[in-house]
Amino acid sequence: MHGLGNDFVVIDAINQTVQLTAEQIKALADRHYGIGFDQLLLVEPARMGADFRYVIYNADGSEVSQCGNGARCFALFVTQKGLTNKRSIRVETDAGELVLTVNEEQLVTVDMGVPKLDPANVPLIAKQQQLQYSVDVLDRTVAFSALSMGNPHAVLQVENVATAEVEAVGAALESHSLFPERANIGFSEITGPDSLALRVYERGAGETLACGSGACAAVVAAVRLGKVTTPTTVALTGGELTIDWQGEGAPVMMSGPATFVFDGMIDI
Ligand SMILES: N[C@H](CCC[C@H](N)C(=O)O)C(=O)O
Repeated sequence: MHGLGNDFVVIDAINQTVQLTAEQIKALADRHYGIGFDQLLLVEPARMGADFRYVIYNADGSEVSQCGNGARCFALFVTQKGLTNKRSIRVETDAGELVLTVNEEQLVTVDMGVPKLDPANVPLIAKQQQLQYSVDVLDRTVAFSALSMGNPHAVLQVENVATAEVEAVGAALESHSLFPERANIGFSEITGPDSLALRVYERGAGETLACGSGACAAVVAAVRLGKVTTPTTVALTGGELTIDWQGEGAPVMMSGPATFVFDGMIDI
């Protein structure tokens, strides 16, 4: 499945037992010797009263607590595979509960939860709460906003996403000591009063064609900087998302497509 080109393997772990090691996940993620994906998603039975548990692994085998594009695909998967007949689906993750609403034409809206502006897993922010921070990386000082959508994000404002040094700066910042659990690095270009363009170097996956939680983080950063109003259209390489946020304390709502590509079996 994919969400704007951010691609996933989604596995039903309700009707079968699925236990994968990080090495097995990395091998499956390989686009030449494996299946190939940005993230692997498991549909598991809920443990705390939601409809399902949503488990996410990056291509490098690391387990994480949020994936926005994956949440839309998760919703389409469980409805089309008959695992639920609900249109509004509650899923639990290690970072909290998401509500996935399947609209018409495979358009899904996700309540991504309230952005955390002082995430404990990013000590730099937990005590400072600035609109922007700066850090020396490669041969320059860069300014960035930082927050958590259930996963850590740093968002840089750039003049032109097409020429932004996503690979070099993204890789350097993703594993910078400022981010003990690493981070997703967004490069955001304001393109209008309610629109921005975005590329994301994702933690554990590298640059992807789209990043749902990254789009949410970029809009929160841009709203806090007074650069856009919401709802905001976010143009990613793989397509557009609509992000709505009513300000601090409010959840971020993300709407966009989800697409089946093929069904298969995995022998591991
Ligand atoms: N790479 C992210 C997980 C996937 C996020 C992205 N695919 C999305 O749509 O939100 C992380 O390590 O936090």
